[in-house]
Amino acid sequence: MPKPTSTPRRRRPLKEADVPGLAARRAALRLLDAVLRRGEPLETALHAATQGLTRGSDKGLAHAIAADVLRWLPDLDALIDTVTEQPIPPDVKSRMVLRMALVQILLLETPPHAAISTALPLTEGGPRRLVHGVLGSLIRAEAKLPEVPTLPADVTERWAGQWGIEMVSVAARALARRAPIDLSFADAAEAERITDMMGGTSLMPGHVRLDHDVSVPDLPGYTQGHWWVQDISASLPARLAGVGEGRIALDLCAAPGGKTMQLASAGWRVTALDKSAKRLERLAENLVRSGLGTQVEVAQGDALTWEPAAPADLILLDAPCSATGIFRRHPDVLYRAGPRQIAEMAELQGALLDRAAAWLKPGGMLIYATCSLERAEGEDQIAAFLASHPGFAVQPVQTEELPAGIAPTPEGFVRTLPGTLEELGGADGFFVARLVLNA
Ligand SMILES: C[S@@+](CC[C@H](N)C(=O)[O-])C[C@H]1O[C@@H](n2cnc3c(N)ncnc32)[C@H](O)[C@@H]1O
Repeated sequence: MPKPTSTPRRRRPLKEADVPGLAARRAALRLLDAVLRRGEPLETALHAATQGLTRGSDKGLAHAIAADVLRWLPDLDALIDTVTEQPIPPDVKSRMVLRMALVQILLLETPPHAAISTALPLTEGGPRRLVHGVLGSLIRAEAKLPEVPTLPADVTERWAGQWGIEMVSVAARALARRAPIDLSFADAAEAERITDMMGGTSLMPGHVRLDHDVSVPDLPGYTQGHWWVQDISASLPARLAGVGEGRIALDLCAAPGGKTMQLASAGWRVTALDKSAKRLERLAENLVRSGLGTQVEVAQGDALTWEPAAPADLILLDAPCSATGIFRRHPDVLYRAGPRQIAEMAELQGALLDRAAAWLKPGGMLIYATCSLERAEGEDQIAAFLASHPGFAVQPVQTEELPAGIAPTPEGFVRTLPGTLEELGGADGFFVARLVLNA
């Protein structure tokens, strides 16, 4: 009798769900592609890249992998290059997969087998053996990252040229640390009352600084809208406006509304303008949460074409910019903001300043701010504005108006750099100028 032949069982192809954690890594790969290839901001790309991830922890992991790759990219590449005979081209998927796996092993405490098993499927027909070999060699050699990351060469050159090479070392140190969380309070007395309860420190009235790992929605006062998250540097432009006493302020680039809320809580009657309907939705939510909406009129429009109903006592122009000052929290700016983007932003800022200049009452105040570490978007911008608008003068910022550890520049501006308040956790890079229109 012939033996029954057993039909060979065909292996089911592995699905995404069969490899635990693969979907999160694939999302991280999409995020990095969005930032490095398409020039999108990491936060903007997050929603689309993590669609389909149901667990918050997977979204968090995808974001953490992508952000750490951006923080350490030159150092990750240097490690990879130590164990390959032929350099892997900079923009191929296998290099990105290697960077991601190394970040997990060296920084995020992912067990090497988990980092490798989720890396290999991502190569998709690419050089799996090469990826496996590079990771194996680096693990055996107990490869390590330096204590302080290396900034991209073009950023190093640009910042060293403007601020000196020491600034670049300090910026690199800042990139290695997690930035603290700063809160701005509508009511300074409330900040004083709950600083200790929150386990924070206060660097100015109405300010509380907390560790980077607190859960913001769980903090006291979140649902009541007593405060909002705002880096100490970002809180300075509106502070320099002083109390409003019912006077009229135009906040020309207002969303998501951190500075609008500061102005409203200081007694200004604010018109908050922004071009972006989506960002204005967040501003509206913030106004509801803080209960400050009654002092604010919200308008959607482009400040290059929009016109105010009446001249203002104060104009705050927190202008769109390269955002290089917020590289600690948003390391994608190190790769997205180059000379072209900076020049385009500087042109837009100049045009916005020109518009704003025509809307002030005589004696009115114009506060210009950018979260940029580029002089073209700060000092140079204001020098050009003053040269072409002789009716304006600098109203110098005084030391007493700033937190201890931040001093005005000799010109009377505020310029925060990566070394600002370093021993207290640092501060975002910002430029602020306060100008007055002669009466
Ligand atoms: C630096 S952000 C403002 C942050 C805001 N002031 C805060 O404190 O929350 C710059 C804003 O400018 C807006 N913007 C860019 N170009 C604009 C324009 N031409 N007119 C009005 N708003 C503009 C952007 O939509 C963005 O919300």
